[in-house]
Amino acid sequence: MTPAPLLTVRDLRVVIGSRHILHGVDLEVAASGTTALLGRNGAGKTTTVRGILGLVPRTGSVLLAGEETVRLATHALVRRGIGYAPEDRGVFAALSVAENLRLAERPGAGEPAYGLVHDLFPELRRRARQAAGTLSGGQQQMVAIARTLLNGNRLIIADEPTKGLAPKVVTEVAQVLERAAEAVPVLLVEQNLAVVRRLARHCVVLADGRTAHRGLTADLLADAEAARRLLGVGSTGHGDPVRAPAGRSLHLAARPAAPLPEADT
Ligand SMILES: Nc1ncnc2c1ncn2[C@@H]1O[C@H](COP(=O)(O)OP(=O)(O)OP(=O)(O)O)[C@@H](O)[C@H]1O
Repeated sequence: MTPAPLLTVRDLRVVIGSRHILHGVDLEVAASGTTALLGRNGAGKTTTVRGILGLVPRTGSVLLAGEETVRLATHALVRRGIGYAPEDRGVFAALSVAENLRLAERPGAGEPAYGLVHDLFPELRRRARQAAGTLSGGQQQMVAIARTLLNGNRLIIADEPTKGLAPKVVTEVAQVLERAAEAVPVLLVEQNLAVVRRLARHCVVLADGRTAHRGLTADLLADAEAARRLLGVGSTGHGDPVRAPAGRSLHLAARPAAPLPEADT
């Protein structure tokens, strides 16, 4: 029997000012592993994440492990165990790596999971005293993900963690995310389909502020017509960087220097 989803979103709507941005998003985040949230630029992925987190006014239903959270404030959601690695990483440049991690400690959430974090990110232990602003983009991303793992969160939401990173670093971050998802389910907003293919068993595709597709990632990427229509890619072959003519679509940017490890399944 398939386990119940960890997160179930129904008819999520967001209006900012007079602008209707989400018109009814439905999605589930699986109780284990990674679920990808996909869609062309401007489809509403970040707004969906911000809606789930209560960072924008929203209506609809957001069930976390069966509990309705749509009327909760962000701080209450965080206390219920949602960790967020935002698109801009949210790292404090002037503070050390250790201080950045310490800021994420949550009183009352039990002992911070430094063992898990240092096991996943030995580099962060070595660089504990280094100012976070002097880290590479990939290392800063590791700090952002590490912070979500410290507090025994039930769900991690990572918004475009590989954006702007060099191919080799994309591979490193993908491996880190893969290990993180062994500990905690991940909702991953990601443009890099090689990463999505590798990490996410399930995916949800948004278009124009609505859910346009839900299903197995492998099925979507195997269907060239659906991938073109929903994601704007001309091919979903491994490492094939075909962009739609408009240049506003998802891309298969990971032609990693070292190939992403093959999936087990
Ligand atoms: N605060 C805001 N005020 C007005 N419009 C907004 C606001 N935030 C987002 N939008 C608009 O809503 C739409 C969806 O934006 P969103 O950032 O959620 O898309 P996205 O799928 O994450 O895109 P990208 O892949 O480019 O990050 C876009 O047209 C964007 O310009």
